[in-house]
Parts: sequence; structure tokens; C-alpha cells
Amino acid sequence: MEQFVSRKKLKTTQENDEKEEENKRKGEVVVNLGNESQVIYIPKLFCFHESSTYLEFLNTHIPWTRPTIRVFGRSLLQPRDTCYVASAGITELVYSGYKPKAHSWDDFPPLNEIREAVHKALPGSSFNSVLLNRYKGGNDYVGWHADDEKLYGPTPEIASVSFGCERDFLLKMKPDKTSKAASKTEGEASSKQMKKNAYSNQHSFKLKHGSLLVMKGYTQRDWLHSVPKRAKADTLRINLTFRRVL
Ligand SMILES: O=C(O)CCC(=O)C(=O)O
Ligand SMILES: [Fe+2]
Repeated sequence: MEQFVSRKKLKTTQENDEKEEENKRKGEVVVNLGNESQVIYIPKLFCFHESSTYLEFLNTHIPWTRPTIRVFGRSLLQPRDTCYVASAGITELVYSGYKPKAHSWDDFPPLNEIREAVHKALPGSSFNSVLLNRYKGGNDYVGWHADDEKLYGPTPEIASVSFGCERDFLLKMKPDKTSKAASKTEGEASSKQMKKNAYSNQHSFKLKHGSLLVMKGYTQRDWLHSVPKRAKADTLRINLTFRRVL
């Protein structure tokens, strides 16, 4: 009898966990970008209260810096604050001529909690680094780029968690891919389904407080993304992009 009761309890907990996961994924949007590139958007991975607690923690406890980077041969102050956290022993990250210092996960337990929630939402994923960005207001931004550094391999899964001010996240096809994609789409457009899903060269998402956006497949090879300046988005936003260095 005792065994029966505890087993029943166990099942209930498991059922509750499944229900909780299901609730988190409510409103999930999957966008097939074509040519094996995909974006998944989950608006509410974290509830409002959890998200606000993480925003406050990250804002006050992360050692933010605003480095000088090189873009198109010119030095400029990166238009947002940044910090990098990574597992020991993995290949160092270098982007735009800048090599961020890798901080330890152990120094920021809430970051590990967020990473675990992302792992739960994306079965099979295992991220060993996170690049954090802090946008202090609407003048802070990230320009068009792809996270296509070699250390992530050809088809990285990049999981982006946002807290704070809602900002637009834009995707556009890389210029050299546009014509090829158009001819491919035309060729495939015979089926009704394809016509309905006719691929577009641009997409935009409003990244909400506590949301998760995932870029998968060949998105980094074929697409650029950005978070442009927005005069009206004048409050703090913190974004975390989880990546796996191979
Ligand atoms: O802030 C964002 O939503 C995007 C950040 C980003 O693209 C990056 O860190 O590579
Ligand atoms: Fe990026």
C-alpha cells in the first residue's frame, strides 16, 4: 500500500512537471526560414516575477564592460555593455577583434538556473557558454551580424533569453543567399503547402520580458540578425545568448 501511494505521488509530480513545461511553451511560434534554417520563439519561458528577479540580479551582479571593437576596419565603442561566461578549457571566443575574458559559471548561480531552464525547454541541448548584453536604453543596439564564428561549428543552436524592455529582433537573409533562395522557392512552390509558407527574406520578433528565441540549423550561415536602435525603448534590457563551443 505504501509503495502504491508513493508511486502514485511520483506520477503526479511528473504530470505536474509536464503540465508546467506545456504552459511555458504556450504561444510558441516556429518559423521555418527555408533551406534548413529555423527559428523558435517561446514568449514566456519565465513568468513576469521570475524575469524581474533575474533582470535585477544580472543588472547588479554581472561585471559589465563596454569594450572597444573593430567593425569594417574601424575602432568603435561597442554600443551596449557585455560580459562572457564560459566553461573552463573550451576554445576562447574572439569577435570583432575582441577577446572577452571568460568568467566562471560558479560565480553566478542564477545564470546556471537560467541555463537549466533552457536545457529543459530544448531537449538534447547542452550549452557551455553565454554572451550577455545589456542595453541601457533605446540608443544601445546590436548591428547586423551572424554568430558564425568557427568555434560553434556549421549549424549552431543559439538560445537567446531576454529580460526587461521589449525590443525588436530582426532577421534578414544574407545578400549572397537571396537570389539562390528565390529560385529554389519558385522551384518548390508547386505544392499548396509551399505556396502558403512562401519564404520571406525578412522576419521580426518582439522579444518579451522572459522570452526565449532559438536560432537553429543554417540560420547563422544564411541569415543576419540585429536589434536596432529604438527611440521609444528607453528602459533597460538584458539579453543572454547561450551557445555551445565545440
Ligand atoms: O540582444 C539580442 O537579442 C541579440 C544579441 C546577439 O545577437 C548576440 O549577442 O549575438
Ligand atoms: Fe547574435
